[in-house]
Amino acid sequence: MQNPGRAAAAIQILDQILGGEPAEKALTAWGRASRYAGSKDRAAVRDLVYEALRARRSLAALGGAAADEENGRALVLGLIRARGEAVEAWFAGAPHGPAPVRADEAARVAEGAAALDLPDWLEAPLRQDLAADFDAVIAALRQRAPVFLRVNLARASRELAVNMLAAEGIVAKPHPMVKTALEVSEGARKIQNAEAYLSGVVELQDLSSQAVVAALPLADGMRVLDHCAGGGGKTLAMAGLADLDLFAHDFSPRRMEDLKTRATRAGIEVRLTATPEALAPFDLVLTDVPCSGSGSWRRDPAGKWALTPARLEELQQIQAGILERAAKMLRPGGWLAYATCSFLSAENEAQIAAFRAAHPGWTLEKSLRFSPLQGGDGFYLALLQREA
Ligand SMILES: C[S@@+](CC[C@H](N)C(=O)[O-])C[C@H]1O[C@@H](n2cnc3c(N)ncnc32)[C@H](O)[C@@H]1O
Repeated sequence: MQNPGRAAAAIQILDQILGGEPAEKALTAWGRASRYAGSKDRAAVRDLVYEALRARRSLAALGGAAADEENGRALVLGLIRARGEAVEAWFAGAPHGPAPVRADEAARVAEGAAALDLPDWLEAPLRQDLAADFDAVIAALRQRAPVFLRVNLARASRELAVNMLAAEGIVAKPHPMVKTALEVSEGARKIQNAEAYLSGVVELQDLSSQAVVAALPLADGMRVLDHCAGGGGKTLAMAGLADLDLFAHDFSPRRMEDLKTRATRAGIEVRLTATPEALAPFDLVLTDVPCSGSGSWRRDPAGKWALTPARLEELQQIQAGILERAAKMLRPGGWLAYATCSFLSAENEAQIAAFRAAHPGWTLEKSLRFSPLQGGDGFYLALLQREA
């Protein structure tokens, strides 16, 4: 495919996403229907779509669209202009490409929250919660997230993992923030077929996710529940740090489908449970709760545009319910860890303050924020200890 064909594909996919289709579903449907597209074309089209979604409001303006008229064509035109590439090379009027640019598609300038690529209602809370970091974090959310790996130290040292990856053309170097983390600078698309990945030496995991797990008071022999385990990223990371009696639960068991395979690959034993109360008490319960996902909007930019005040309120209620339930499963002196990938204090510090107000017998040991300015996603961790 030439650039005009890639632009046309991205325009079609973006129009579907703007019409309410989930981004991954729209990309997969296009991929299935486009057998002629090679792997480089697919990667290029995906990049166009995700780059456009991260800066949707400002790019639509740059592509000439009025604020209430965002469309795929304006987004891709704005993106090509923002990249400083020759617009005529993409909008050439080629048989499989978009029509040449018209006079009424002159660039406009976005203002206010649109210039920041935020929904209007989120600018004020994010300004308050990110404080001095606001501008830098908002700018970071427009960039692609770096790729991080977690080294399974039970299988190999970081140095050995780096060498195994290098032998397959993947360049990675240790990240100073967490002793398990590698940052990948070349060859990221080869990871899932690499020997180091297939043999359980490395897993794909964000830097801040690794930092959250590294901050937990894990020790050999502890009885630990991952209460919102999902695909098990943090379950496996915990198992990599200590020899635990490990249990995983998720409200939606389907979400844990991959966990058994991943655990086998990593050589880890974990028991999945639909009824964690029956296995209580635990020494530590991790609740990596469902949240706005604002800290990971670089990876899931569609989430930024889908969040509404009503959904945020609903999430806060779910989070409070999970805290309430998890707290009952800890032994006296046990640890309750609460994590979100959110920047919003309503989901973080305020949620923990409300819990503590209702439960005086708990001590707050840690309240930590991790920021994209450190490399990984935005994350929050609160570590509470139950009275002995
Ligand atoms: C942020 S994700 C977890 C990601 C996972 N810990 C990881 O590191 O890969 C939140 C998970 O919480 C689950 N969940 C939602 N409501 C829940 C509830 N009331 N109790 C337990 N899990 C819930 C969701 O199904 C989802 O898998």
